[in-house]
Amino acid sequence: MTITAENPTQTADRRVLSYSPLPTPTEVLGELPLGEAREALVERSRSEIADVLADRDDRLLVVVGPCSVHDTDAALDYAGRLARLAEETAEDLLIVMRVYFEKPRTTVGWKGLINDPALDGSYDIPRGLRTARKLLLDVLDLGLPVGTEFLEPTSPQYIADAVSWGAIGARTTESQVHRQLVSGLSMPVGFKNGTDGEVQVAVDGCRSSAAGHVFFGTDADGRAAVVETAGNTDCHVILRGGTRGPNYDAESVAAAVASVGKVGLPGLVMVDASHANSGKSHERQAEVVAELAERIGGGEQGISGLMIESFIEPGAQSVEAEELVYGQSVTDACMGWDTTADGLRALGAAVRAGRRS
Ligand SMILES: O=C[C@H](O)[C@H](O)COP(=O)(O)O
Ligand SMILES: C=C(OP(=O)(O)O)C(=O)O
Repeated sequence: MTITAENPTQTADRRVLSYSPLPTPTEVLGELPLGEAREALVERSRSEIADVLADRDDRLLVVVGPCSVHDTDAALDYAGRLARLAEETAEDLLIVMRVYFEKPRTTVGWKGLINDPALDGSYDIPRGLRTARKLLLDVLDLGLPVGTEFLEPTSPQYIADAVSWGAIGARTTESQVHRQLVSGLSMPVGFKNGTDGEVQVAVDGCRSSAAGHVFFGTDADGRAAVVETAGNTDCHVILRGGTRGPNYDAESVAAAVASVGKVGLPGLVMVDASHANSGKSHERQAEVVAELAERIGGGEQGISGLMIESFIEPGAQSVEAEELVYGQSVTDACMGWDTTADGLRALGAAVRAGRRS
């Protein structure tokens, strides 16, 4: 290998095959601007979410939608249905659509719409970023706030202005890079417990992100930059179960509430009805939602929100299927629309009953 200005060392990049430039965040935001009406919705919903998470608003936050977006038409179709239900249940539920573009994999697999929008290993990330951003704007136009997982440290620059709630997943909740990222994010963020079920790492994530940090990042023009953040005090814990089993039972919720209380966070947690709390079964997930509704209706305190993986058709299919079923997940199994609508109405009724108990 010859030393040149492009390749100044022979010992680095021995396993890198190529670099290709991305558009800058400024370019992409300029092509697809948020605009005033959507900005108002994002601002208002972020503050409502923060109020629910801090118990200043007695509604239940529900982050509900597909495990991952692979088809924007189907995602928008789903969003239309959810927007109507969000309006119907608005007195009791604060509904945020789960619009997940980045999938953390246990080993390997399709990493989401931003990474590979054509689902075929062509990895057109610039197209993925634009497609993702366009969908966020379209969902906001239906009046629905959006929640997403932040996985790549650089991608939030392209989409975060349109996001009202963020998540850090079980596989990255202990990562300093992600905690630093959250410390600069403008919306409330939930930290999942670890894949082994350990809740303290999520509590530590909230504490770390509440502090200001100085770290490596990129600015809006895509330049490598030193980033200094103020800290994000709107963070909370999400119980998603783990290899030791589910953790949505009343005892686990009470233990998590005690852990967050010890570090001065509001004594509330979000429960993920999917993942290790349902063994990734969409049928089981519906039962978990029903159990939680019953407990909330009975007056159980401590649960500020629920996460539900839901799409139009129940179940899941392989991303490699020759012909994909419209509206069905290509990652984790999701509850179908009819079951979701019933579950959301039951949760709304439970919140009303819980207020009376
Ligand atoms: O929510 C999605 C999945 O549970 C997560 O991305 C891990 O998926 P995998 O175990 O299929 O890789
Ligand atoms: C990957 C996810 O969850 P977890 O991090 O809990 O596995 C998810 O919610 O898409």
